Amino acid sequence: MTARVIVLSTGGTIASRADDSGAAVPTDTAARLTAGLTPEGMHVEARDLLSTDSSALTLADLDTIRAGVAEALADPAVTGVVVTHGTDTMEETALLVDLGHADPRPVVFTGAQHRADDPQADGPANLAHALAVAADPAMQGHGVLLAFAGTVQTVRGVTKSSTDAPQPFSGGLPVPGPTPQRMLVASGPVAGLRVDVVASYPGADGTLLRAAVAAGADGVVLLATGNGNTTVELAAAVREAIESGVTVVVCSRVPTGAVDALYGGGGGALDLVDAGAIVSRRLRAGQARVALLALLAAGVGEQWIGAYFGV
Ligand SMILES: NC(=O)C[C@H](N)C(=O)O
Repeated sequence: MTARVIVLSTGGTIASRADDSGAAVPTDTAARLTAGLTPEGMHVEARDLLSTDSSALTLADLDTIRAGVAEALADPAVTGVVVTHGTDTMEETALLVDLGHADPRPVVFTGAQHRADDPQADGPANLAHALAVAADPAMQGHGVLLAFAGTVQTVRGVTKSSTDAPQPFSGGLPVPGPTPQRMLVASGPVAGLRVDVVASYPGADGTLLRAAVAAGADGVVLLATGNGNTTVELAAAVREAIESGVTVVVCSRVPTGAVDALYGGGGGALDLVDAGAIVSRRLRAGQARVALLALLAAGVGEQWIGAYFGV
């Protein structure tokens, strides 16, 4: 049977070429990206969703991508979906799609580290691989996948951890591998909600967190140091924010490792938990923000939010 794969193009380096000033700008359409890449026994349909560098995506754009995937999968004859996307925020969009993806068919994100007009262009090889993954029955049931530089990984926990390595992503589970435990969050659009990220560092006070609350934040992700710790001053602002009804999720700025609340002293993670903050055990700030947006959009209570971030 002919596999039927839909490619949704959103922009990013994979679709970029140098403009007159030498700056990389997304220009290539889905049809141009897929030209000449269709393997025998596969039907590829190219659709243009967006043409944006992923650093410039809005929450409405993320909703558009999620809706584009759902529309593609509404056709039962479709075998799988590939999303071409910039690498800067691929971990965010891919997680948002994954949170609502109950269908076993593969949705595969890919991109490139080098522009389409670069002699080292890696986009065509990454896209060819992603097409094969999307058509492969063995790739079903793992949620949204990220195919890059010849490897496939699950999406939860992924961060872009290198700006220039051929494989910029780490933190997911390798596929094939044990089927991951996934927590689905069925939510409506996330556009219209506001979740800000506020960083902690030596000498940080509560000014920026209070500004986020004044701007109408529904939630705040605190990018904390170490095991989720901050300064006494910022911890006081966290307590105020929570008392005013804002959900605060604490992440670590340390790239890897589980985050466990161990420290006190007024600004330690134990103090933040005492104030009502939720510690994100595994997800780093970018994905924690998207998960919090989806959880808030789904209207689930604090207990659910705590359960989501506790694993
Ligand atoms: N490699 C890339 O795709 C980076 C680009 N700035 C983007 O995220 O759209």
